[in-house]
Amino acid sequence: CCCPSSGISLVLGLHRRSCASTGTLEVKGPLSFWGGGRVNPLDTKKAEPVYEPATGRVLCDMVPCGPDEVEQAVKNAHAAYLKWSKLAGMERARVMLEAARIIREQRDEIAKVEVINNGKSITEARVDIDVAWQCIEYYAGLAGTLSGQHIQLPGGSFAYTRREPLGVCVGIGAWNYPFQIAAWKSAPALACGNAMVFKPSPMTPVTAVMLAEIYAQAGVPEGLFNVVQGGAETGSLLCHHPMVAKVSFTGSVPTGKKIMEMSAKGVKPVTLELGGKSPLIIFKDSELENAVKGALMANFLSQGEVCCNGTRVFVQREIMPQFLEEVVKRTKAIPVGDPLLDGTRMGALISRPHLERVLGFISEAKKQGAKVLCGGEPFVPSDSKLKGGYFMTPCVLDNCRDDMTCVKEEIFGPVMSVLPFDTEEEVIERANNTTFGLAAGVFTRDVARAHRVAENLQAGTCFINNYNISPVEVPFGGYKMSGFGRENGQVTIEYYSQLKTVVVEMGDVESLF
Ligand SMILES: NC(=O)C1=CN([C@@H]2O[C@H](COP(=O)(O)OP(=O)(O)OC[C@H]3O[C@@H](n4cnc5c(N)ncnc54)[C@H](O)[C@@H]3O)[C@@H](O)[C@H]2O)C=CC1
Ligand SMILES: C[N+](C)(C)CCCC(=O)O
Repeated sequence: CCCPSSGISLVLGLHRRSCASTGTLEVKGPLSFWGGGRVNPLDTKKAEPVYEPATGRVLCDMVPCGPDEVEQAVKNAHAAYLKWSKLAGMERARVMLEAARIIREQRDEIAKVEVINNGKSITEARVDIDVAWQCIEYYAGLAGTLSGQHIQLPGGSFAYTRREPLGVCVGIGAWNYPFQIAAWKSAPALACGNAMVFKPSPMTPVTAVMLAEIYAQAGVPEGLFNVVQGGAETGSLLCHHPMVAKVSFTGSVPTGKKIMEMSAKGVKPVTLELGGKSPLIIFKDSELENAVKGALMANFLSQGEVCCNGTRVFVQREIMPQFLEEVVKRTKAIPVGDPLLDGTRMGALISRPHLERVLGFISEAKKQGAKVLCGGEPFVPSDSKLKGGYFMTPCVLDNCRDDMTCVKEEIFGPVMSVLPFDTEEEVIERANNTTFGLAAGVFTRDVARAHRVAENLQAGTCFINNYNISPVEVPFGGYKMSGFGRENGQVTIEYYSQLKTVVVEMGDVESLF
């Protein structure tokens, strides 16, 4: 077998007929996890098939957790929280660093399973797993720094503040970055002394449980990080549960609104990482090759299934011909195919209905007057095992206008819409003319212009002369309907902890009565 750490597959309940390659992995073990181990589902009648996007075959079943199972997971989490929250930050850090180390060691194996369940290329999945362990390492580093403040009051009295955890936090994930999302939510939660119950997307249930096993192996108390499987029903049981203190969600705007409504009933704080329709602005003085590379990075990672993608590419009119020629040349050269091959740069979309939805956006764009410069077609790779996969060719749309559906709505596929502009003032207004505000980008050599544009763009992240890089030290989150709260960076500690003020009287009580 070519996989050095083949032992992990047995630990994780994954059975292979041969070394993990596309079309061969079998996932056998249960996918929910609490009480320190995988848990068999209660009601297998509700099982739903999970597909391997590259082949279209059924990879495994996902059995949703019902009320009793959610109850058990939350209770386990609460018991673990009581122990974990009493540890010093440095003690929690040590366990988290061990978890990060194990992920690093098993990185290639986890990346493979992620590819098989999600469809993205192995090159990208390896980066995703690296970002996951870096995130856990980063918050391990912050765990020991959590502290309060001492405030002197009159007469020798004083107050101090304690940064305390919230309790049981719920994480609800999307299917585009399954393992990374679980790490982005659990790392700050655990660093602050909370426990977590995580629900992955029903389409990508396979890797979250690997993270649960790794945390357990690293030595967290039993029940600290739990995985419950399921869709909307299971998610809503979690949001309504009275023992849940906080909900952190990644997904679509309509579901985000529901999460907020449900959490409001229990006055629970929420973090919402929602969709986007982000602008990327390319000025005529840009270094063109970098701008073109930036546009590809802004549109084609994970088959375009990325919330912060810069899908509205505004190009200053004077350089439009050169830009289009170069961007089309490079887009046509993207190798689409078997996502487990090192040479592949674009894999399969998440599901057949999603592929059809994305192709539907392209048909609609054509009807509304857009011109397809390349791609936008279903793609059938020559390898026979990939015939049933959900592939398409990456697409560049020209002749776009701001009022077209492809320019207004989140497509969540490899579709770039290119729009000409003339002036800085005009492009800022058009870029901001959306209900979303997750990210934005600007390419220019003019330093003053770059910062002025970044200041005026309504977005949670503005990239200057690059796009879609997201180091874990840097806060990530949205403006407007792209959500609120942040993930990554120091600030996220605020979203997973609360401040207690302790007021100490050193003299006598001066009563007004
Ligand atoms: N911002 C982002 O990163 C993402 C945006 N999307 C957008 O959303 C579209 C639909 O994708 P979906 O996976 O269906 O997104 P979704 O927002 O419906 O689902 C995301 C997560 O929320 C859970 N969920 C759904 N309904 C729920 C409810 N009522 N209560 C609690 N949890 C609930 C799902 O099971 C999943 O784990 C995509 O085509 C894309 O446009 C999807 C995934 C990620
Ligand atoms: C890793 N990055 C920045 C490309 C995307 C992360 C946000 C998402 O979940 O879509």
